[in-house]
Amino acid sequence: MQEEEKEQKSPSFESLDILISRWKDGTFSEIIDDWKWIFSYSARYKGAIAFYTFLGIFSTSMGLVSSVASKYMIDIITGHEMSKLWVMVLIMVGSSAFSLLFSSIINRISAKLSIDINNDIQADIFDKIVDADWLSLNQYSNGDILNRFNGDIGTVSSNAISWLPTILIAIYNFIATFFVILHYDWIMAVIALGSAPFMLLMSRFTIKKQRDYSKKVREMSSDLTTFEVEAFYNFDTIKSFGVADHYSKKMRWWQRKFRDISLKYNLFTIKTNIFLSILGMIVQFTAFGYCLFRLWTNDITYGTMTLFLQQRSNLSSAFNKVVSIIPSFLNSSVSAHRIRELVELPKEVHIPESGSMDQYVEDGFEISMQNVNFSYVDGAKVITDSAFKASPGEIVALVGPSGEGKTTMIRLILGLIRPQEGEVDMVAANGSRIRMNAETRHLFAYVPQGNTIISGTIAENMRLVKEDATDEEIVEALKIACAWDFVEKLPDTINANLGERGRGLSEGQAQRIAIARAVLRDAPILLLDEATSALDVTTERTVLRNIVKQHPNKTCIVTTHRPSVLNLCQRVYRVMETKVTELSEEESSRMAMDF
Ligand SMILES: Nc1ncnc2c1ncn2[C@@H]1O[C@H](COP(=O)(O)OP(=O)(O)OP(=O)(O)O)[C@@H](O)[C@H]1O
Repeated sequence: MQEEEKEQKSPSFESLDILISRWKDGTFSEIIDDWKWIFSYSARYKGAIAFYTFLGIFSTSMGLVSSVASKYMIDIITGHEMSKLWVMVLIMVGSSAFSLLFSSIINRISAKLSIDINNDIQADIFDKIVDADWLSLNQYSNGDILNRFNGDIGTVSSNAISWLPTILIAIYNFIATFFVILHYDWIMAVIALGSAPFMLLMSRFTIKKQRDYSKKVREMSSDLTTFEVEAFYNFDTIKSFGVADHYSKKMRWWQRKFRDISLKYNLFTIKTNIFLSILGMIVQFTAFGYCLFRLWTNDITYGTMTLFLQQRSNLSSAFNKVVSIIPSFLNSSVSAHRIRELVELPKEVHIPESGSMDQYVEDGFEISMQNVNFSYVDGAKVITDSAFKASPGEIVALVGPSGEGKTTMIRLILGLIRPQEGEVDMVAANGSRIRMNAETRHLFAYVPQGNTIISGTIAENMRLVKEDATDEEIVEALKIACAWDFVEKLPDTINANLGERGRGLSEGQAQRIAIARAVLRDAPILLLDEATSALDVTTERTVLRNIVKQHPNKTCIVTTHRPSVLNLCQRVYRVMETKVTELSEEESSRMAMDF
């Protein structure tokens, strides 16, 4: 009990304070969980980590052997014992060469392990993000996700492997060096340890500063990446509104913020270094003075003096390493926590029985919604008590004012979001039904709003949804989407290169390629969300007619603001004031006439 009290009263340092305060407020267990998570990755490489540690300890030992050997060599030379000289030279050169070889192997192994673990975590996280629940993931900005994906994973992977070996090697180095010095002279060992208490006190400030700094930088880089992603993504808008100046200023504002924080930290580092250097110099001169005195009194040889001085600096660098492990331990846990937030997002719902629906593809599927209530955020209903139906062979339209919930309906049908109440089902010709989920999505072809063309050739864009599609199939799909007319005229036809977001194509052309891609997928259900908005009326109607002709049992659901499409539709639903209402034939023909 007394022992415990003594321990608590002994001078603590910041990292310990952080750990204790976290223990008290319950976040200590979070740090443990974060590190357990990191170890779940490092554990895959435990053999390599053990080898790495062994090599490190061996190489440190070789370094010590080499220093002791150099002491004897100096003594041999100053004592003119030429006969022993060659043995000592051999030992010294041999152990130095071993030490160099091992440290190079360690360097190589640690680089390889760090890359492997980085790749492992990134690949896992990528899969988890792709399989995360849409609504939960929607709360994170792209910049924030990118930052966690690159920055935080980098921090974790660089420490995940090295943390344990580094601390073991440093502790071994520290103890071994201390005992080598102690073996020759205990006073020298005490002098060599002289700076340790000051270093411990210093760490109280440095660790806190470093933590604050890295926390600030990490938050800032998440915001900055979001700003950059948005700026580069909306380049045209920025230019056309003539707000490039505003963005330039904002960019510079970010740079200044980074500069201020970096320089503030830099000043702190300089001050710390000055203090530590003076401390180091005091210890060094004391050790040097003591060595000279012992040499003067003939108590030690030149060789012992060299060994002392060399090992003294080795001891303080080993000590520094042990102390500096703690902040990187804490930093890694902060990063691991940020990554785990993404990993632990709820997963999408997968209903394995959905596979049984594949056998009914030929006859098509009915989409059926009953008593659906949905809101993105509590208390703000987007869809209330609504029903909807689309049968095979039908084109069904969702119309209504902007922002009333048409895209939300599409997301519900795709099973990207799930209603808080009610059912959204897929019904086969034999009556079997299944709730929409991630596993039913392969039965859909979806053309979302906006430009979805990726950089690469037209064929690559098309094969995104059907890897083994032949050139003929691609051309056929392009014909159905009325895109072949212009693709045919391109110098490389389907192998023509497109820039990011279809740079090089008009908006209407990009839309037709996106529709062709959905056609190529040849899924029984086709969802077009404002996918024909940039087409002229004649092309729009031709595209829709072609699609129905291609597969008579296809279920097509289109959202549109264009009444011209409506007289091609068998059913029209209006989404307005949170209600989805089926329009009578009269109402929809009246609406169609509006054009
Ligand atoms: N990710 C989201 N998180 C929270 N609310 C959302 C989200 N997406 C849409 N909403 C809200 O849901 C409502 C319906 O949006 P939705 O995109 O479905 O409308 P829409 O009818 O497709 O509009 P438009 O015709 O302009 O495309 C809007 O009030 C919108 O603010």
